[in-house]
Amino acid sequence: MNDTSPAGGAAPLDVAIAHKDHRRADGRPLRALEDLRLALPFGQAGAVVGPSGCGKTTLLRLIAGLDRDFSGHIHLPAHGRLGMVFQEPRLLPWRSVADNIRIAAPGASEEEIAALLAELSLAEHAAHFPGELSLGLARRVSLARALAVKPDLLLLDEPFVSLDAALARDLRERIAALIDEKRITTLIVTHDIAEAVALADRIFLLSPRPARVVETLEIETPRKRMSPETARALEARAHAALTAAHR
Ligand SMILES: Nc1ncnc2c1ncn2[C@@H]1O[C@H](COP(=O)(O)OP(=O)(O)OP(=O)(O)O)[C@@H](O)[C@H]1O
Repeated sequence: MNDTSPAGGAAPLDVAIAHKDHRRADGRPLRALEDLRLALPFGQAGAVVGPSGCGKTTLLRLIAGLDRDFSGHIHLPAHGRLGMVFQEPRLLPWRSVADNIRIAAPGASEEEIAALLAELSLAEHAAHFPGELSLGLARRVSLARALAVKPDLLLLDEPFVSLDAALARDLRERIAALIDEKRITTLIVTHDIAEAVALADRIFLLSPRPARVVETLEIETPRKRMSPETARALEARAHAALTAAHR
């Protein structure tokens, strides 16, 4: 039994999954998530961090409503409108950058689309086709497309994976600025503790599979306001909690 519904108003993202099973090739169940609870206040950024294969993508797919076969409940912020950035940008290859955004967000005006393209330094690529873009640019287009729907919840699945260090940093700074400016409730899935510390107001540390939240770190001075010492201390604490959960 499950319940995935928008909660309305300035409601938090509220997730309580009793269990989620996949099916193995031989038909036996594979428990991916068990007693996983997390709450993210409206307008905040949360990062879900956990070891490889623990169930992070499974969790994101449940929250996105792409998989409804689970036991528990998921209450989405406000009207439950979602913007999602997948690991693979999934742009329509035969449509321009601007058209990819128009198609995903038919309610967005041309001015709004132009503003988003400018905000993500994509204006000069508006007429390009996805095949002409580097992975870093394609991720930015995918982010613009997700923002164009004016989401109540923005979901980012490993947004920095396969980017080189400079591009990852550029994208991380852009996402941090967007979080601060737009105050969109945002959930980022990552296996990288430093990224989580650089972006989030709350970090949810997951156990190995079946995943549950072993610790939630609340960050008092998130993003640019955080000192390097605080960042290092938080990273060390997160490492320790993840290592302890492995035993
Ligand atoms: N559709 C599926 N059918 C069967 N098993 C699945 C399915 N999707 C995921 N799994 C299994 O569930 C477990 C969790 O997978 P998931 O992709 O959610 O983990 P993850 O934390 O996102 O991994 P990674 O960090 O490697 O991306 C893994 O053991 C995976 O093999």
